[in-house]
Amino acid sequence: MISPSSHLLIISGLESNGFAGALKDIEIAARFSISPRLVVSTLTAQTNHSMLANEPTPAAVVKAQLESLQAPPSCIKIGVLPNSDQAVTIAHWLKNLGPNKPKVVLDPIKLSSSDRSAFSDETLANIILPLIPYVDVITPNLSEYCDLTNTPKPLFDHKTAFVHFKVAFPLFRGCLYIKSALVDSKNSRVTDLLIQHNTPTKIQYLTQHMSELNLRGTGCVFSTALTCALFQQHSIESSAILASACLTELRDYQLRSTKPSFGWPINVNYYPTVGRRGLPTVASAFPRMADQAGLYPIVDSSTWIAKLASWGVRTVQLRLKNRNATDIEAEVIKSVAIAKQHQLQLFINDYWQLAIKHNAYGVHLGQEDLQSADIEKIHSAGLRLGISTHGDYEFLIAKQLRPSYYAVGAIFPTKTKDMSGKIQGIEQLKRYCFLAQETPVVAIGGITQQNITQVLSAQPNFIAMVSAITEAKDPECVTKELLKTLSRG
Ligand SMILES: Cc1ncc(COP(=O)(O)OP(=O)(O)O)c(N)n1
Ligand SMILES: Cc1ncsc1CCOP(=O)(O)O
Repeated sequence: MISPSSHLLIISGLESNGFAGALKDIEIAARFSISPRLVVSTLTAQTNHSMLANEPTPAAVVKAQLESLQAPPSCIKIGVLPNSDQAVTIAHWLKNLGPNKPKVVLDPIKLSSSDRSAFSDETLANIILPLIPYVDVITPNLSEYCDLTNTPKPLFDHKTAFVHFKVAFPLFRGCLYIKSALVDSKNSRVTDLLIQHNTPTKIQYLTQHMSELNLRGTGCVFSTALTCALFQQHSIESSAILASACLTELRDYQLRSTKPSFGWPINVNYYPTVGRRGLPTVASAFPRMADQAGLYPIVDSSTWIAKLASWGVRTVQLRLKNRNATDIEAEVIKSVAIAKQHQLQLFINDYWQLAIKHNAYGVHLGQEDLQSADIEKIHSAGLRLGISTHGDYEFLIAKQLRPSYYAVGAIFPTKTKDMSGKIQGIEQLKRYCFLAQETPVVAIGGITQQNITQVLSAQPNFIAMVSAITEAKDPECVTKELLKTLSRG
């Protein structure tokens, strides 16, 4: 996914112990096997209780450091900036990169976590102003947000929060991520808000570490982890989720004085809860599937379903595209009849009303369908529900509906559907298989007889396939070989 020549740049202050600043940033990046480039903005000496020294790098030296880079980075995390001269220098350099502008994450830091002394005499707003047009994500905590926007605490409605920010910084075009925007001390819950530029979506993260809110370096960990996730080409929502999970895991490990393992967390308890406007709720989990593993062909006719049943397939999906309503209902009726006769687990893609009406085994829905479908109706009709996911944000949304399975894709590039920017790969699939716990995972997208062993190494429950079966020279032979491969586990 990442081009071998692309790299990640950290612009940050040095702090000798590595509790925060550049050393912490490098430690976090190393967790994801990323070796960042580094531009040092200030030399500091800090104990847990006081800042002993803070010597800003001259802007000319910052410029020289930037110009010494052998290639422009694809992502930058900017931490402490001790003055606006440096910001002007960095902004100028970014402008000169032209269309190759990297993704920029700006963590606006006002106070040192050692003794809460300021890194600069200038206002934070004044320092960051020159960089604002280049920023993709800005990650203030609530106090930094209030300082930047000149608004009192508490706010908080996300639209107002975004409007205030735009008033303070009219050239801002990125996403605003406000850490600890809402703190519910009674229930030990903290909510961060991710507010996107033109669609103000609200995402809520609930964490449980109220007593640990003042740990040092947490802002650095969050913004660096977020930058690493963007560098790996996760979406902004998924990157925020991954960074939040990474921070929660680290806090937990700090309490036990142990180091977390490499990569993104695999323990689902470290992941936040995500709130999306209009997301339905269900009173209980969707029914489990009787067969919890195997081959899962996806086809576009009842004729295919009859063939697959006769070859020994147990789970199948009817996925109809561009057909008229009469045709669709007729195909659903025929497919359900075949499925009943052969005791197939038949999922109907998209057409959930027809699936209920004709009593299919289950329904498969994409993320967009979740907004329009009547999830409660599918649930009370007793149908199974499978949900598509393409990344952490969609996975956590699906998790809240407690489906019968999660589909994870595309594992590899595929010609069947445009999945550009959504390729998950084997490592992500492996992680989702951990996060799914008892719920089955369906791997889909670009899976063939040639790469199935690789996919099975991640231990998904089902292997979904379209073209490897429907476009095979001998679909019967391929299907039977696949069934054999899967029965060997
Ligand atoms: C098992 C499985 N996984 C993913 C999909 C894709 O569903 P969706 O996101 O609804 O996209 P379309 O199939 O409608 O193109 C699927 N059908 N089955
Ligand atoms: C429908 C769908 N959803 C994610 S990838 C995909 C296409 C899978 O098709 P193929 O098995 O031919 O790659």
